Amino acid sequence: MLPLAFCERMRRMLGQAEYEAFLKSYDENKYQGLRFNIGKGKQEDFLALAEDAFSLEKIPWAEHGFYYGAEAAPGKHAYHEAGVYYIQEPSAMAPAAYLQARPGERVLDLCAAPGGKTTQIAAQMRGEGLLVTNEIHPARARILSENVERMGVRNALVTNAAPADLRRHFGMFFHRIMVDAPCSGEGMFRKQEMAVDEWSLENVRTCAARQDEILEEAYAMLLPGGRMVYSTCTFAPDENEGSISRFLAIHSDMHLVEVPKYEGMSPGRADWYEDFAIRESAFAPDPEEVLPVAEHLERSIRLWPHLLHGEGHFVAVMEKDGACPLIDYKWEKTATYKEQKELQKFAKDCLAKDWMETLAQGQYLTFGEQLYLVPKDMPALKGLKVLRPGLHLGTLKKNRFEPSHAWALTLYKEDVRHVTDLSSKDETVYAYLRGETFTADGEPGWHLITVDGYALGWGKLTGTTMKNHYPKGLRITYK
Ligand SMILES: C[S@@+](CC[C@H](N)C(=O)[O-])C[C@H]1O[C@@H](n2cnc3c(N)ncnc32)[C@H](O)[C@@H]1O
Repeated sequence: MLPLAFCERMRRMLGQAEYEAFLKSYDENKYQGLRFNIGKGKQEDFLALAEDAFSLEKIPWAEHGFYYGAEAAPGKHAYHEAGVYYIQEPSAMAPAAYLQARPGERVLDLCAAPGGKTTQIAAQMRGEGLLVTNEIHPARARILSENVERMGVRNALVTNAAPADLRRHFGMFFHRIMVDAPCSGEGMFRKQEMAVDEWSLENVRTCAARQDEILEEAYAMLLPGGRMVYSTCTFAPDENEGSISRFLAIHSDMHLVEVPKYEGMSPGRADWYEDFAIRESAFAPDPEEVLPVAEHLERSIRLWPHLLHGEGHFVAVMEKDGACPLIDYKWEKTATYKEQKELQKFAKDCLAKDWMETLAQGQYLTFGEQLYLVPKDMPALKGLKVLRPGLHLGTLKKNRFEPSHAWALTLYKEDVRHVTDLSSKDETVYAYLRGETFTADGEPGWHLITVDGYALGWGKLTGTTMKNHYPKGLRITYK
């Protein structure tokens, strides 16, 4: 049951005829999406492999996004565990598509769990530069960290902090910032009943106030010339055109950027904020007071379930005037490859040439026994709650090194000396994912276990027994 006050506002926003089309969308099919992870290989190879398993159709606004058929279950396929794709609501792929992060940049995803946009941004960055991905709630931050690992992201610093703490730590530091704000979730009513139960006008107001605070912190961390994308999954004008208007009213050096809209996308509407703002809110206590309404709100984007194949979303792309300055910043003190004797031994036995070079040029951090390869220009970490400071390479044991699952998921089969490739059509792959040992041939030692060529994890061959090193916490129970 949709909340009455929500329905009434939507009817007035859309007008009776369009409101009926909007309501009808609640009885229609919900579109499901997955995004191919270009970090794992070529899209055309994946499409050829996936042909039988899922019927895929391109999502117009996401370069590697596809709708999949209702009968498909991509979450229960070995490719999912190999991070070959990320299951993501189609409209939710739009914001990061507009962020357009580039390799080598410093990018922040401020409200990042479970990691849909982070993993999309990571793919744009192709492992180069620094992606700081942050989530305020500890349990959600852990899920974010797991998804970063599953998708084989090498250059992410995963943090668990409040936006104000990050701002105090980094200051003005990032070329691009994604603010996928916590919101009243009206756009998810079709998919999540919980969002309906939690909805109230009061909550819309609370969300809007929180968004103002988060945007302020993001602003302080954005470099001149930098781009910020703000998004929500709600229809409430207070949280969309409203948040942008209140923000731009106090930041004259920020502006909305004109970006191409895809078929079915609609412009943001200044009049909706003027007409439907919750007037008694803290922002406009006096009903007669004029609200700050930003210029060019039509440059922002609304995605509607009755106008395109996806749920409700709002996206605004903004940039800061000026050019990015060179800044004097505190960097983390890291170690060199020369100091990593155990890792060198492992590399010699198990890796092909390219990775040897990457390692030789790398910078390293250790946390107890855990060894990390850190992104170039790693910022100082002291005072930050960090879940993952770059790529976890493995554990340093006495005189030996044990490679991590995270590392396995960044590797191609050409990167290692020993590979055991399993077919997705063969039951053995699911035995491996359940944590079972299996019989295999080959040279003794560490093997990268792959499914149709995509890395899944490690195994260690002794004789003809492949010892299973798939992490206990990730073992599947669905097959
Ligand atoms: C819309 S969700 C993010 C979804 C994510 N970007 C993705 O694509 O998978 C918003 C996130 O903001 C977090 N959040 C809640 N309150 C917050 C606050 N005050 N500051 C920053 N983030 C907050 C929530 O825990 C939630 O994970």
